[in-house]
Amino acid sequence: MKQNLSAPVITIDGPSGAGKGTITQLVAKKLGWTLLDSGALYRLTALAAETAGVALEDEQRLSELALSLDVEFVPGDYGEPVNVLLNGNDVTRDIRTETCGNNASKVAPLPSVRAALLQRQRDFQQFPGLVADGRDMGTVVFPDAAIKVFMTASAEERAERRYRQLKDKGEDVKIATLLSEIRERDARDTGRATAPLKPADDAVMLDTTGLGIEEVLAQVLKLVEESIG
Ligand SMILES: Nc1ncnc2c1ncn2[C@@H]1O[C@H](COP(=O)(O)OP(=O)(O)O)[C@@H](O)[C@H]1O
Ligand SMILES: Nc1ccn([C@@H]2O[C@H](COP(=O)(O)OP(=O)(O)O)[C@@H](O)[C@H]2O)c(=O)n1
Repeated sequence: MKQNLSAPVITIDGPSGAGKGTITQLVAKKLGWTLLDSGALYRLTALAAETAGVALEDEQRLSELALSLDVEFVPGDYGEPVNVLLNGNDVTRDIRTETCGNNASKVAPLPSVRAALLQRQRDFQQFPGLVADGRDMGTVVFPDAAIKVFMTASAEERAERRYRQLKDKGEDVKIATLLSEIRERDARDTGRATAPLKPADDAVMLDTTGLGIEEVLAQVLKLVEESIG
């Protein structure tokens, strides 16, 4: 019998606002597994570029930045999200703005930026297991993952979720603007040539429109139970 010597991986891919980050954190906590927020690496690359005055089209310098990112993910206290340090500075809030997310989706199509971040992401695969969220976790980064979820929701519901999330953080945002940004980001993420946003052939589709966080969590944990036990 073939023995699998690598730690199991659950991938959660999907568009912005589908609930990937929320569910990934809850599943990782429930299982006691490591978490990879791959989008944070693209956001950090965009932020590092802004700080260094590097243009978002300068593939050569962006890939050098991506390769040499000095990043630390510091797990928060019980139930708190991970804090992110870039060059020793706490950038947890800075990388979560809509501007940073949009800039991240502009550096993400560049093949050498993606190549520069690949091994860094694969290094997160550790025992007892990994829950990884992003756009290409199941298709490119962890093609052998034990469970692959492709999480979606209507663009209107995702914009509404994002609106509430940003309002809670005190950001002044308009729902119509968020909806058009989400649509633009969806188009950039699905339309790019390298590692586009799409479900892996063996992914389970999970449409979360109209579902609450607890309902989505229960569905993912059911998949885990059925597949890993
Ligand atoms: N199923 C859900 N129902 C309602 N709100 C949700 C659901 N899943 C996530 N949210 C909320 O939507 C916002 C965006 O979720 P997030 O996990 O950041 O999405 P993603 O990582 O896919 O961009 C968060 O404020 C989160 O609490
Ligand atoms: N694995 C990944 C993760 C993110 N990204 C890019 O990075 C951007 C920000 O990702 P994110 O997951 O933090 O964004 P949200 O879904 O939280 O809005 C996305 O719009 C993608 O363009 C990617 O290309 N591949």
